[in-house]
Amino acid sequence: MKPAKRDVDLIKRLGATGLTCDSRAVQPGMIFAALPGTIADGRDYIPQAIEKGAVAILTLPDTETGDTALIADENPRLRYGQLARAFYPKQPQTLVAMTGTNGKSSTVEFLRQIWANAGYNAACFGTLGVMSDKGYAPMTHTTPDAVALHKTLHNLAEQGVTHVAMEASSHGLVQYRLDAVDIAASGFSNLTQDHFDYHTDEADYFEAKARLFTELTPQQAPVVLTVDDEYGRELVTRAEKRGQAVTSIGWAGADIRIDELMPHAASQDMTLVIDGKRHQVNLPLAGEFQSLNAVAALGLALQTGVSLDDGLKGLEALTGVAGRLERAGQTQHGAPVFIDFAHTEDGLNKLLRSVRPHTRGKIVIVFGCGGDRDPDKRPKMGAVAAKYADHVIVTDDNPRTEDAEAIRRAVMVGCPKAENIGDRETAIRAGIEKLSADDCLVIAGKGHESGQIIGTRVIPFSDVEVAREILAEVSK
Ligand SMILES: CC(=O)N[C@H]1[C@@H](OP(=O)(O)OP(=O)(O)OC[C@H]2O[C@@H](n3ccc(=O)[nH]c3=O)[C@H](O)[C@@H]2O)O[C@H](CO)[C@@H](O)[C@@H]1O[C@H](C)C(=O)N[C@@H](C)C(=O)N[C@H](CCC(=O)O)C(=O)O
Ligand SMILES: Nc1ncnc2c1ncn2[C@@H]1O[C@H](COP(=O)(O)OP(=O)(O)OP(=O)(O)O)[C@@H](O)[C@H]1O
Ligand SMILES: N[C@H](CCC[C@H](N)C(=O)O)C(=O)O
Ligand SMILES: [Mg+2]
Repeated sequence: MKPAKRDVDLIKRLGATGLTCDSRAVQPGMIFAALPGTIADGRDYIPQAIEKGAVAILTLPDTETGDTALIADENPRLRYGQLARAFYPKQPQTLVAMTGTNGKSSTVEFLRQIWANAGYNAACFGTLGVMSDKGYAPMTHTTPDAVALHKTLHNLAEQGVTHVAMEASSHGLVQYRLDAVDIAASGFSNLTQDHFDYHTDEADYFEAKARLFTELTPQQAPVVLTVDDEYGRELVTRAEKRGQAVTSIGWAGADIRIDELMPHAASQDMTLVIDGKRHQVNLPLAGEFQSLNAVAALGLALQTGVSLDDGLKGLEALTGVAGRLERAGQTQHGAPVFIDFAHTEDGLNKLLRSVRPHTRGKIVIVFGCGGDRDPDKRPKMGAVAAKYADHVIVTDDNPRTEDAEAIRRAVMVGCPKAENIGDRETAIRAGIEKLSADDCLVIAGKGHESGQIIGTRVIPFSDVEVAREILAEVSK
């Protein structure tokens, strides 16, 4: 698909130099998209954008824009994405989009590694930023705003990248951030509770994710679906109805099935049944959830030009993703400290159950819940921590504009016996001090993050660095 001719012509006619939906970023010659939002209404900023030199305003019909050209559209967010594509028309030829509640960042990074191993010039982007063989660049969103998204794809294509895997968040899908990309294949991991601050309920959240498959992925493009939950199975039904090629994967997968996992200290032997044939793979990563993500990446790789042989070799060469069951170090008695990004009930459940087979002693967990995010998941995360860990320390994780103490109390409804230590560094220290030789500490919720968001300020904070400093200190 090329950018729509009407949009290319429109940009030419206006002599427009750029596009933004933030009046504060308008520069002379740009088109300002005035979008009604969740907190503000972009239409209130039209005068400000015109004053700064906007040449046209994209917004709903019948909006007053004075002498400035009006690009009227019943769905201005969708048109914003289409115009962004017209400004940044290039796109790597093979683009894969991955959705699901948990596992997106891990899967796109694993897929990038498998492609690179098979000799493709590959990249991926999402929560962790953009990763290509040229290195790393940060990004603000899991699925960036349409302009940032198309600019990223355009630049990657210019760099010679042919294969890109990206994360599709439910916010991104609802807000049409990725409607103007050409998808070659798409994938689904799972759907469990998250973001109920934004979506009305689980059905609404699912429909947001389902858009990727039923509206954005072309009918002739394959889909790779994990069928271990009812949502994955529902997507299979919908895809088959559209006549799409489905690769069904997971413990219950029909095309790639995980038959058995044998955990070792820092790796696992996977027995996979692929199209009816058994294969043994030594995955150099620990944790059941990592094997599910590795299999999703394999399924997508096989649908985008990688041979089975190269795909399996790629799995055996995978390196872990920052902040996903990352080993920060160990105490002088050998008790490991892991950093993980689990920030949902299911994520914590999978994380703690992944660590259990590797731990002879007790599991200590330090975690919290983010402010200005789904409050309903707090006691549920508390309960799952109390169920699967032996000692729970509840601490702060990006309280944002909420009262941090109140968030911790809400978590502790699910784990009343937990220790309550607001300051994250103090909590991590307390966790490390609890460890005996056969124990393990899991610090969850922040993963790769480099800051603690308090109010609207970001205070530098890295779980990995703090844990390493304390480990070095206590082993002196
Ligand atoms: C809830 C949400 O997704 N909000 C995103 C959305 O904002 P919005 O349209 O609702 O913005 P708003 O603040 O109500 O303002 C409306 C419009 O007025 C404009 N405005 C506002 C003020 C001003 O002075 N001038 C101006 O023009 C804004 O730019 C916006 O276009 O569109 C904005 C522009 O693209 C995003 O920056 C913003 O992300 C906010 C900051 C955010 O925190 N989003 C998170 C929740 C998010 O998107 N997360 C997902 C992943 C989550 C996950 O899977 O775990 C992600 O993909 O990152
Ligand atoms: N397949 C999975 N099933 C359940 N939990 C998982 C799975 N994969 C990862 N997790 C848990 O979720 C955490 C986040 O993983 P990852 O960053 O890959 O997910 P994500 O979908 O990108 O998250 P986000 O929505 O924040 O972008 C991991 O640290 C782990 O605890
Ligand atoms: N993408 C997720 C990440 C949550 C990470 C956790 N540290 C938090 O701040 O809640 C979100 O924005 O909801
Ligand atoms: Mg992510």
